[in-house]
Amino acid sequence: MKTPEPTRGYRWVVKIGSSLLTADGRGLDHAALADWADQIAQLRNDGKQIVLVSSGAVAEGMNRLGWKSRPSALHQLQAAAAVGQMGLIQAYQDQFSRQGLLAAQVLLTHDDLVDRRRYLNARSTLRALLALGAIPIVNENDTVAADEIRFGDNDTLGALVANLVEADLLVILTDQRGLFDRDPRQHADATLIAEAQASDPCLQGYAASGVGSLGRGGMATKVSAARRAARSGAATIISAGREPDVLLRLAAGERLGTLLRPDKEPLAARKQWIASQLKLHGEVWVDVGAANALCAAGRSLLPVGVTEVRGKFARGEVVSVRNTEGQEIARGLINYDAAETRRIMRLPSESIEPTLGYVDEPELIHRDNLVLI
Ligand SMILES: Nc1ncnc2c1ncn2[C@@H]1O[C@H](COP(=O)(O)OP(=O)(O)O)[C@@H](O)[C@H]1O
Ligand SMILES: N[C@@H](CCC(=O)OP(=O)(O)O)C(=O)O
Repeated sequence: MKTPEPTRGYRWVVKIGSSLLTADGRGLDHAALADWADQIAQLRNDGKQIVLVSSGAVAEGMNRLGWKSRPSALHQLQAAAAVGQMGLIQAYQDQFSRQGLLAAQVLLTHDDLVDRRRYLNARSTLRALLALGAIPIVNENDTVAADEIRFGDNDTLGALVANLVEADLLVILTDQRGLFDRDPRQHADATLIAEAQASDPCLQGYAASGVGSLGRGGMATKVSAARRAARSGAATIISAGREPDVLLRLAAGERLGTLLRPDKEPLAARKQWIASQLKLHGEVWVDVGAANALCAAGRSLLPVGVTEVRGKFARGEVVSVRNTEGQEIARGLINYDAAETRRIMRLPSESIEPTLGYVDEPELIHRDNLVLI
């Protein structure tokens, strides 16, 4: 685990959500955007490295196109994002240039983070931008992202970027003061959660439902984002973006909003990449003994423990490992393709060679390539 007071860490990812950036659906709130840019510039001058993950492309595109309501057709959303992303990045560059800082546009799709080579490439580029003193401004590449493999909300993207740059802290700015025990829009007596462990299973229950009119994910995706960010050792703070000087006050050590702490040792970079994939090609279901061997004893997955294979996958792809109830317990890089796995499941490893005519590895998924969920 990293520094006990996460706001002291020097590398932050700051995510600004649609609900905050847009003035009640009437395009970007330029005054608010200028204020966050000033705060970020000050943090930069104080020696912090900041990556900004900013929503707002669709909302700004709708404004520029004169659309009153959010379209539901994907191609229209993508067209609006293409128009709006221009305005978004232009607005940030205008504000950062007042402070003598360069903004850099980084548009990512899910595929950029699934493919190991592209993942490493994105990582090097972000690191290079930070080393150059620029402020990377990340958004999903909405114009090309297909529906079934979209991040969709920028909370998930923010967490994956926090993993990518090994941030100390993910700050999620939104239209509420933080995570409450119930949706404060529906329940006036909801209580703010000041601090919790990111992996606390109660958190998802608090965030069960409710999204603002412009946002995509609501609190549920923010809680999941905190769990993802914790994989690389980052803490997450969910806080009100409209709170005056919110970023500067957090940096000064003031407690604002909800702090979700990482409670496990950070995963190695390669395992973070394995864990970060949102859509997997296949699943292997395992029996109780195999589930225990993985979860309690930290062992590799052997073919003998597999009871069912679902989907189509190639050797070397990431698959999901599920227990007898179908719950995902792990994921990892598999050593045999789906057809081979179907033939060797339930068999001891000595039977791989007689069954397939060859043996690559005795394990189906080696523990070095396996991440518990
Ligand atoms: N337990 C909760 N605590 C706080 N907000 C919640 C909770 N459950 C649901 N919400 C809703 O989540 C909304 C914020 O999410 P969202 O609209 O996606 O914002 P953003 O665009 O900033 O990501 C809040 O306006 C609130 O109505
Ligand atoms: N990529 C989209 C943002 C998606 C979105 O609204 O996410 P969020 O702010 O997390 O609710 C855009 O720029 O419009």
